[in-house]
Amino acid sequence: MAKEISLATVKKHNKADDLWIVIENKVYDVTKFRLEHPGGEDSLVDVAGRDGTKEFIDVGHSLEAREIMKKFYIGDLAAADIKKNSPIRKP
Ligand code: HEM
Repeated sequence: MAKEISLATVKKHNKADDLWIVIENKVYDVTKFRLEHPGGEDSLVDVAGRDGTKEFIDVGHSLEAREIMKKFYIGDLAAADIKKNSPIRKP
C-alpha cells in the first residue's frame, strides 16, 4: 500500500528547495523537477506545500506531463485530509 502523508506534513515542504505538492490526492516531491518544469519554477512554488489540483487542471496539462509526474510521486494524501481538502474529484 502506498504511504499516507498528512496535509500537515505536506505543508512543511513549502519552499523552492523543499517542494511538495498535492495533485488529485497524491503527493509529489517536485524539488528536483522545478527547474525543468516547462511552466517555470514559480508556478510550482506558488502551490508548494498545498493542494495544487485546481491549478494543475486549469493549465490543461498533457498526458506527457502526467507521465512525468509519476516519477515524483511519493505517497497518497492521508484519508483524514481527503474530504475537506479535495477541491476536485478524480475524473
Ligand atoms: C508534478 C507536477 C507537474 C508536472 C510533471 C508538470 C509538467 C508540465 C509539462 C510537461 C508542461 C508542458 C506542457 C504540457 O506537456 O502539458 C507544463 C506546463 C505548465 N505547467 Fe506544469 N507540471 C506540474 C505541475 C504544475 C502545477 C502544480 C502548475 C500550477 C500551479 C503548473 C503550471 C504549468 C504552466 C503554467 C505551464 C505552461 C503552460 C504553457 O506555457 O502553455 N504545473 N507542466
